[in-house]
Amino acid sequence: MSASRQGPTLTVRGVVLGQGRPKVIVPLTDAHEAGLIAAARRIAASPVDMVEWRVDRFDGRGNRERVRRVAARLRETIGDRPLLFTPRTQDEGGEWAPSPDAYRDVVADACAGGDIDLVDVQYLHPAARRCIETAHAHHVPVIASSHDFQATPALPAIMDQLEAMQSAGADVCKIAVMPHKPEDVATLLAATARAHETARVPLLTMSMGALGGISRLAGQVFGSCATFATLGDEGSAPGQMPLDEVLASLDLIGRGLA
Ligand SMILES: O=C1C[C@@](O)(C(=O)O)C[C@@H](O)[C@@H]1O
Repeated sequence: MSASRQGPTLTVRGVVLGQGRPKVIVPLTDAHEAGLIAAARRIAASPVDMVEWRVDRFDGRGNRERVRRVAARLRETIGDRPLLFTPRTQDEGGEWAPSPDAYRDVVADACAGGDIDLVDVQYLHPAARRCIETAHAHHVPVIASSHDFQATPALPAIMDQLEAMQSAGADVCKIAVMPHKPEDVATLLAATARAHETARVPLLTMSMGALGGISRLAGQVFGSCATFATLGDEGSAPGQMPLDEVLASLDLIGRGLA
């Protein structure tokens, strides 16, 4: 028996987001090309479902040629796994503070390059609308995202954000929030379950830090289509857990649900 409604799905390179167990995404966070390719090789030999390149951490992020070359090399290295391109800005937990035009350019270049399968666009960014339009013009689906590293908004505010992302043209809506008490984790999970009842696109939500760990494992119960895990490094956000343990937990929790 399914715990909740069968929600909307998005298929990327044969990976169906929103169906079955949450898909596991491993972020590539190295600053250097050689380190990125080495990590991509480890990923290629693992059961990871999807790969995220956190391009904000790349030392060549402002250089179009270098970004293009690394995207092409990553594409080749990870084989048929979907590649998510994420230029996270400083105000949402990243390591880059580009001008709105630079943000739009890096998204547009990546989408035009043909090596990425999904792009993360922070829906509150001043260039968000232009980025979403450009991505769609290149047939690249958009994960609209929002990150609160300080706190967990109230349940209606989280639901409003998810709705605003859908209205903005998101193909997946992603929210990451910081809990300070167990109730905050419950709030994120309840908002996810509530939004999932009527969502028009798959949702991807998480409560960060050690307290929020359970939210990274329970997507199939509450309606989150994917989760981020680590493979041999410290990951890209607080609370991410090792890939093999995440996969085992997802199987355990999902047993009998699918
Ligand atoms: O948006 C997210 C989610 C995340 O912040 C997390 O908490 O796992 C990790 C980021 O790399 C990713 O872009």
